Amino acid sequence: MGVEIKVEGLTKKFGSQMIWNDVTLTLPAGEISVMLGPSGTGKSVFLKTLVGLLKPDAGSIWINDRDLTRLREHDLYEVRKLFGVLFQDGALFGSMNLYDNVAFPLREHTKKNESEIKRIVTEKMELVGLAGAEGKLPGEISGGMRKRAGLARALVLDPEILLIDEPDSGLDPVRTSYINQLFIDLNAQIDATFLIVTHDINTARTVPDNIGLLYHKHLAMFGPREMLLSSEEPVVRQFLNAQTIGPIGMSEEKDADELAQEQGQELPPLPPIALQLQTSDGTRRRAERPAGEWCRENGVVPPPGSFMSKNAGVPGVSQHTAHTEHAEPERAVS
Ligand SMILES: Nc1ncnc2c1ncn2[C@@H]1O[C@H](COP(=O)(O)OP(=O)(O)OP(=O)(O)O)[C@@H](O)[C@H]1O
Repeated sequence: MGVEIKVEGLTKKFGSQMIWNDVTLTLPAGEISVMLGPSGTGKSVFLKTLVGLLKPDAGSIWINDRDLTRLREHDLYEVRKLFGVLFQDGALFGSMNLYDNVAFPLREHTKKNESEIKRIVTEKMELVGLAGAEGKLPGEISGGMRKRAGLARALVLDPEILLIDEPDSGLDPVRTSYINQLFIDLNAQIDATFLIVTHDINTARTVPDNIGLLYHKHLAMFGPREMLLSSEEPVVRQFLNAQTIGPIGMSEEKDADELAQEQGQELPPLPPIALQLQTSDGTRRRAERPAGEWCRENGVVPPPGSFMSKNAGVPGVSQHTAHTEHAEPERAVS
């Protein structure tokens, strides 16, 4: 079962360059969260700081009542065992076949014998749909397969927390849909706490339980998916709807002239909130909530047509591949 990660007042600089300041959020145990933000806002730095690869300049990261930022190297090494990390390129060793790549953490960090290792590697390779590809070298397989091999490797130590950096980079929309489905199915099976960094709006709108947005050196918002997808806050609205009108410019913030030019321009209405992606076999994730529940509980009227389809609702954004539906009502909540 996943663990909660509580981030308090986290600040990271490189020299005099502030990356983000005073980030406070809680990644709820066993839930899937997505972190968004324009390029260069420090999303990858945030993942690396969470796993202890980078040291923050201020703030705390609480996991199981221990502050990661205050741990000595030996204790940090122990806490790191809770994490599985999937880096952007899968970070596979090019000279090792997939079997040896996936077995690597088990050989490095455990005393398991080769028959135990074989059982675990085979199980994880099957889980990510790579059974039969054990003998292939990373250079012989597609980008999507490399990501899945990286994911199998991130899973072998049974992590409680899974950090995933841009799983969709370099993948076509269909493969992105498959990997998104895999995350939902995996979350149901292993119940870990997931944090996914992505630029893919379709992923952000349909996969997570929670969404965060880093912008202009701070956390603009973090909360349940329905909260951000119904938000009128200009930065959140612009980013989640992939619009040019709003405070975010080509190179981060727009200047006063650019914003003045936009005055009076009408924003398109918020698109409907799509149904969240569900498990392919119809089992329920522990973190899953009925569609529209957050809006109902918080007195928020979602955009018309919400919770009626699996389409992310943003123009030009592809529809998800089919998957089993639950018996949840698919009516609009108003
Ligand atoms: N080790 C480092 N030393 C110095 N600066 C760094 C280091 N790592 C990252 N940075 C800087 O931190 C900033 C944020 O980088 P990061 O890769 O986290 O952004 P990102 O939001 O993940 O971007 P993208 O969406 O383009 O992947 C960049 O300006 C980058 O150059």
